[in-house]
Amino acid sequence: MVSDPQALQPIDAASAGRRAAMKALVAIEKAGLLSDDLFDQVSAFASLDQRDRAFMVELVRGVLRYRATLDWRLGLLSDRRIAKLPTLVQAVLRLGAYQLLYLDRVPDSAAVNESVRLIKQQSRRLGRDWSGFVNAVLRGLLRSPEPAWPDVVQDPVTALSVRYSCPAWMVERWCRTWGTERAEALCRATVEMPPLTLRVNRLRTSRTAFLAELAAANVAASPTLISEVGVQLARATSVADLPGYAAGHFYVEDEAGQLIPLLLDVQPGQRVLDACAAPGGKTTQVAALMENRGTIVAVDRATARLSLVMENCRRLGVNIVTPLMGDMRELIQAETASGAGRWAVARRESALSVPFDRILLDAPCSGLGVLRRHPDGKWYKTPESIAQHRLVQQDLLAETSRLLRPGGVLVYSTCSIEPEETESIIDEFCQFHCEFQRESVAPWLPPAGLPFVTPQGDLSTMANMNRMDAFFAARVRRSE
Ligand SMILES: C[S@@+](CC[C@H](N)C(=O)[O-])C[C@H]1O[C@@H](n2cnc3c(N)ncnc32)[C@H](O)[C@@H]1O
Repeated sequence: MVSDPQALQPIDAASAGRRAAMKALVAIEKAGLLSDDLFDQVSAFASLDQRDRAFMVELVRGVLRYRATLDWRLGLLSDRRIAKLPTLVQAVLRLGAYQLLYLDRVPDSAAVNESVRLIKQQSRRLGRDWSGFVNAVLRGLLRSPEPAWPDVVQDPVTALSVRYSCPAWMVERWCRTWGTERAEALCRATVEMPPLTLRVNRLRTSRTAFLAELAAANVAASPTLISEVGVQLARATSVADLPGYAAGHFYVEDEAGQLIPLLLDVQPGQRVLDACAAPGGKTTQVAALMENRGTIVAVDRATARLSLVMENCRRLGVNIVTPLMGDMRELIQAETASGAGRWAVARRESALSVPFDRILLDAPCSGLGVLRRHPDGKWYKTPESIAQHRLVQQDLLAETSRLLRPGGVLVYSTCSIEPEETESIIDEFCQFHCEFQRESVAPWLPPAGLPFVTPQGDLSTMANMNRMDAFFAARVRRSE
């Protein structure tokens, strides 16, 4: 595991990063989620420099990605159940094990010694010294050969859960829905590092020109195979330092996400509603497809996230977006109530009062299709959260569809492929709203996207987990 000793130097010295990672893991465990600003808060509190912060983030995300696997390996060497240990001890053991098993550039001795030192410093807080225990378990891990994985045929749920670090309920659900082989592909995807993918902003440049700009700056990149406006970088890097960032030449977005706006078939001059818009990835792509002509009303209920939409619009040169803050359902109900009153004719036109040619409903969802980007989600999402999201999705679809003009098109999308949040939402919607017909998305995809069209005519990128996130999208049209 030991590589170039010079490269190791800064990491060996990174005890501040380890300590901050321990604190972050304990905070996540307490809160039950990784909040957007946790890394900022912890690094400000610990006065971390850039390098230590990056190390902390890598450690925390790594532990979250591999938590079940780490616990299984540690559990084989401990006489106590890992889940029953004090949270601080769990955090330090997982951090140590993650460095030993997955971080080649950290010397084994540093991983063990720093973990022992870290837990010793917590003795007063814990009411006892756990350093002997941590030392014994981590040294055991270092000495013991890799154990045989549990057998997939005999017990697929345990086997996939341990091997790909997924909660048992999720594995059980995927095995039941898709069968063991596809469930394994889904589980494997959660431990893969996603590529860094950019969408070229066609309002400012072309993909060919942008690739040349990257090449001139010695940034290795290649065109994406399915999206015709995507670029994949060979290595992760700080996005703001890439050429063309300030000039708005690109937006960071997975290839699957780049396919969704195409399904709207927008035209310059149209009136479009983006019902759940923040942070604006799809809004800004729709604007580019409209050649920055027409109107997009971008709604989101989160104020801070809605300001991101406008920030992104500014950077990318999009100037046809009207932001509207609020819960889409309440906004529509208020609109309908005011429209039904006796002063309706005289009332002031609102952003929602004229029907839309196109509506995008990129609905809030369980996000189980993007766990490789948000590994913390493996541990705080529950089966109940899928059911809760379904109710909101049904409501949002029923409400927003009322704003579509006859002959208009609505695209419903999620970054989840769970049937309850995807095709069954559309099946049920079409069943109870016979003025809407489901249409195939095939005509609007680039040729390389056609293999991802389902028998119902929807888009599902699950079959290609290795390169793209798992997204779902369906298209419905309102009768003339
Ligand atoms: C999947 S994200 C949208 C991503 C966005 N379309 C993009 O491509 O960048 C879902 C968004 O819906 C917003 N949201 C959730 N429930 C909402 C509601 N009832 N009304 C309006 N926005 C909502 C969330 O704040 C979140 O920003």
